[in-house]
Amino acid sequence: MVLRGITVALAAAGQPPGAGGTAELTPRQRRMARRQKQHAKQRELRQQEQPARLEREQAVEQQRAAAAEELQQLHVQLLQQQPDLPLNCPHFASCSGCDLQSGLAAPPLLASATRFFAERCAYPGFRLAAGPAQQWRRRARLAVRRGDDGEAVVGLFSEGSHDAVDIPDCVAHHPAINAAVSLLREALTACGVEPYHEASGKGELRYLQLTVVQPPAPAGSQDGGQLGAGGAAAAGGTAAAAPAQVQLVLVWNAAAGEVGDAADERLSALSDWLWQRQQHGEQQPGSLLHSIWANFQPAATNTILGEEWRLLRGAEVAWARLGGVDICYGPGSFMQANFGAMDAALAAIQAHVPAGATVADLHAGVGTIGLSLAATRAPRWVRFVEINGQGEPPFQQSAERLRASAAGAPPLEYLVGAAGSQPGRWCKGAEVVVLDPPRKGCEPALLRYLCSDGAAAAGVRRVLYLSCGLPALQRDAAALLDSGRWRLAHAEAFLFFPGADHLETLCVFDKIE
Ligand SMILES: C[S@@+](CC[C@H](N)C(=O)[O-])C[C@H]1O[C@@H](n2cnc3c(N)ncnc32)[C@H](O)[C@@H]1O
Repeated sequence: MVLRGITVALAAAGQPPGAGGTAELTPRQRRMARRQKQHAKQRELRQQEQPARLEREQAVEQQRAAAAEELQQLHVQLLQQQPDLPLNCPHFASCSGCDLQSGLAAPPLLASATRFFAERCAYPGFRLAAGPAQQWRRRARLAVRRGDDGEAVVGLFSEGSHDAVDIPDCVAHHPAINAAVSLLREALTACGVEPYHEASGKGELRYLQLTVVQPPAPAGSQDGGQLGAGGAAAAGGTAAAAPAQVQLVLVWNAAAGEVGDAADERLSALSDWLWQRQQHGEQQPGSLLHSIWANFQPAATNTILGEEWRLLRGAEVAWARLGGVDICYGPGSFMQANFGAMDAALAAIQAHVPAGATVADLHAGVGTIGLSLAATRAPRWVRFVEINGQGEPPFQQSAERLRASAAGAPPLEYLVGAAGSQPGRWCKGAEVVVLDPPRKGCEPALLRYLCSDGAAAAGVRRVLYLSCGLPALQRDAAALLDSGRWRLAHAEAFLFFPGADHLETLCVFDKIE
């Protein structure tokens, strides 16, 4: 339209377009002509630049492809260096629980981590310690769903869906977990319990949480169970003859106060049935279940556990022997699923804490890391900080047991708060600071504090960072190193989830004096 308007104006003046007749144009037409000229110039420039831009884009793409190729080559090298660790699980094709079928001791992430530590942190000695690939899982959360045939399906979701698949022979599970699931399937039919139906949101039983407990409890304890990383070895030899037990949580599709008589009856009937039928069998005397809990989750969300709990049968707490100390857990406590790998990580952490140091454990949970240091490194004191107050009651029981032990305990202080809320207070006087944050890494305020003069003034000399999320660790480690106040003294990884492309990474940062 614009072009046509200008052409008409020039033609009316008796001049061909472009013959210098702009004097006769209206101001609006002159503006339009100027704009048109500018656009033409820009188009021309763009066309001239296009080859250069394409070249730049190609170069970036080539660099990216070369880096990916290098990473792949490094991965192949690492696969050759690491022991061959196959999964051998009959459910691999249908279940989403594992990413890898072979080469479990060198997941692809190991190549990224190795490159990061070598190139970004000038630390070429990064290694992964792998444990067994089978029977390592001592805590499992499984969906209970009504299958197409109306029967219960108890397992994990298939890749990218909410369709649960049965995994009765899962090789990652401790055998006691598979035994408890098999018993529960019988119980569901016998008691007429309705599995949860994903589409309608109806049904009673949504999920199970199963945690392996190794009895018996140490002499004199009233709790009735000890979870153990290595069975007899981890439990100081006392648990050699006892078969493992399971702390079973039934996640019920209702609020605790709204269960209703009929459903309440079925919940009782289910726990009674399970409790009566739980014998291991003639080959292995003793009972399979340590305790049965109900957890109430009425919300139709992906969050597995609700807020409300009810103990239906058995002992309230269980104990684990981890890192040389008894750790008390409730059913809602955070705990690592792979006790063997956690034990290895705790041993490495202990090796990097000088005897007699003062310690702040800033993502303490029930206090596993700090208590393990309290039991083995004779610290002058240990301060525990945790955002979720539910960690404190089990922590206090563990602390009490440690104080009552022959070795005794140093002063132990448990504070509830966010690690980044008052880092100066949490770290004051602590020579060693332990960070074990969730996958998203450290809070920015905590990192800023550690990268400032404040941390040095507070007396922090060493930071131990146990990470379950490599991208966040890379970001946080880069910030610490770039601050010019810290150097990476050590880094190693542990295989907490054999079969997954996952690493648990321990970094030791030392203050540059
Ligand atoms: C990976 S778990 C580690 C727990 C404990 N160290 C253990 O080994 O059992 C991370 C813990 O950090 C806690 N947490 C998450 N965000 C936090 C924050 N901003 N400040 C302090 N603790 C936090 C979580 O509640 C959880 O207990």
